[in-house]
Amino acid sequence: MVNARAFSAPGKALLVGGYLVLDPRYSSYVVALSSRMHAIVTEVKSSDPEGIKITVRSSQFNGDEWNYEVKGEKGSQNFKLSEMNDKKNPFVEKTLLNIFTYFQISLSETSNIMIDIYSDAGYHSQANSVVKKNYHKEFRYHTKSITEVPKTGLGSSAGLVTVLTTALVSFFKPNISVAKVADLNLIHNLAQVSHCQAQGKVGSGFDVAAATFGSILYRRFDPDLINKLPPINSTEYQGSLVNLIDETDWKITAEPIGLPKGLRLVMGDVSSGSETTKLVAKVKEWFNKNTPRSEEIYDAINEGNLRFIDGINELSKLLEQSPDKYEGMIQSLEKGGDPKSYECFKNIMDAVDQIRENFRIITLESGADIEPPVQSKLIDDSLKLRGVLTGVVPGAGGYDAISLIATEHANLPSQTEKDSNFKNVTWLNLRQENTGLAEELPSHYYNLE
Ligand SMILES: Nc1ncnc2c1ncn2[C@@H]1O[C@H](COP(=O)(O)OP(=O)(O)OP(=O)(O)O)[C@@H](O)[C@H]1O
Ligand SMILES: C[C@@](O)(CCOP(=O)(O)O)CC(=O)O
Repeated sequence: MVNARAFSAPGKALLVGGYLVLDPRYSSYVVALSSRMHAIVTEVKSSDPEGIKITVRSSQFNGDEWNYEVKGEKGSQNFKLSEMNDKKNPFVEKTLLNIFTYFQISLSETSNIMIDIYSDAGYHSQANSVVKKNYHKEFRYHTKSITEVPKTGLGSSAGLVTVLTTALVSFFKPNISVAKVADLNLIHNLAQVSHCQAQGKVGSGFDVAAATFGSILYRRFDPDLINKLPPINSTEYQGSLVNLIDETDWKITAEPIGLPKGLRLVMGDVSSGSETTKLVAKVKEWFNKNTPRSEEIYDAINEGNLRFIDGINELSKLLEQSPDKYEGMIQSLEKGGDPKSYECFKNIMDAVDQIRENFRIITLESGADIEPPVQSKLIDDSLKLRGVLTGVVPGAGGYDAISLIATEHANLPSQTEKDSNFKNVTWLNLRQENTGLAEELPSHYYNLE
């Protein structure tokens, strides 16, 4: 029997908390999505006493494959990792480097490793792709390499690093379980470090946290935890990494959350794309130049964020305590009734108005197109559709996508197909799904045709 294990991790949408989440004082609401990244790790017996080979295959992307060789002394930290064909994937490379450093692997006693990566359709534009499937899974195969296929912004790199880290941890520490909090923390910490290093910056990490823990109320770690690590090729790195992963309290908050039954998240891809780093740089510059007023604007957004979170919790309570009343409200929303006539709905809508209003001020003043007028119009048009409660530009905003909260049965594609206001929108075929990392059956990925 082949020694293999498989795992999957979800994509994300940062519904409220964009920009503020970069500061550990603020909480954000992160939704995990049904589009998932998958990794199947297989042991390949080897007789080479000097080193081990690791192949990472992403066959959906024009047969992309990275072939690494790790060489070094037994149990040594002076190992050398190289890609044999000079092919680059910084996310894979940094993940491997950190795993090998953390586990102090005895290279002469380890088998070769084969890892197959699969990503669900939602992460990438589906143009020029064909479906291959088996009874359990289906994936889209593209004619281009991973770096050339347009992304939808669900956090493919965070999903990749998290699931690859999990697969490798399971290889070197076979008793790990995605049901154990300590194991999730280990995976989360390792994946955050690798992801930040591969990105060349320390973001808020909400994407790796959602890939690990699922839908969460998130508060970030102190960026200095990663900024203060010694250089990855220095002799002090191994000790500092182990200390950071095992001995340090990262003080993140990752409390499970979810939308109440009857409501769901809908993502509309606008696919013109925005560059998050440029937006973040402009907002930072604006913030620093405009204190204390910029702080007041952040506080007003934070108040809106907290009111939104409270509003969703109130709805969940209502569903529990008065299910008939809740069901009536959902029915009314679905039929196009005025949601503001219900206090619980009104609170959520007002909270989102407060957030959007303030982001429009930042957009105007900073030159960072967080909620530019075309996106405002698109959200406002969406609010007129039957079944839509509220809507935002998720994450860093810009021209990537819009996120709506709508009733379970609201059919947005049919309501908008002939409407020119929505001609640039593709409603993505995905849902909120609260589960973070999951273990899968390797056989479910075999024989895709
Ligand atoms: N299926 C995959 N197989 C191999 N590498 C992948 C895969 N998906 C993503 N990657 C790696 O992640 C990179 C894309 O990461 P990037 O951070 O630019 O996008 P993203 O995480 O999808 O976007 P966002 O953070 O805006 O949601 C790719 O260039 C590749 O290196
Ligand atoms: C602007 C920011 O808060 C969110 C970026 O989110 P997204 O990649 O646009 O989903 C940056 C971050 O959290 O790292």
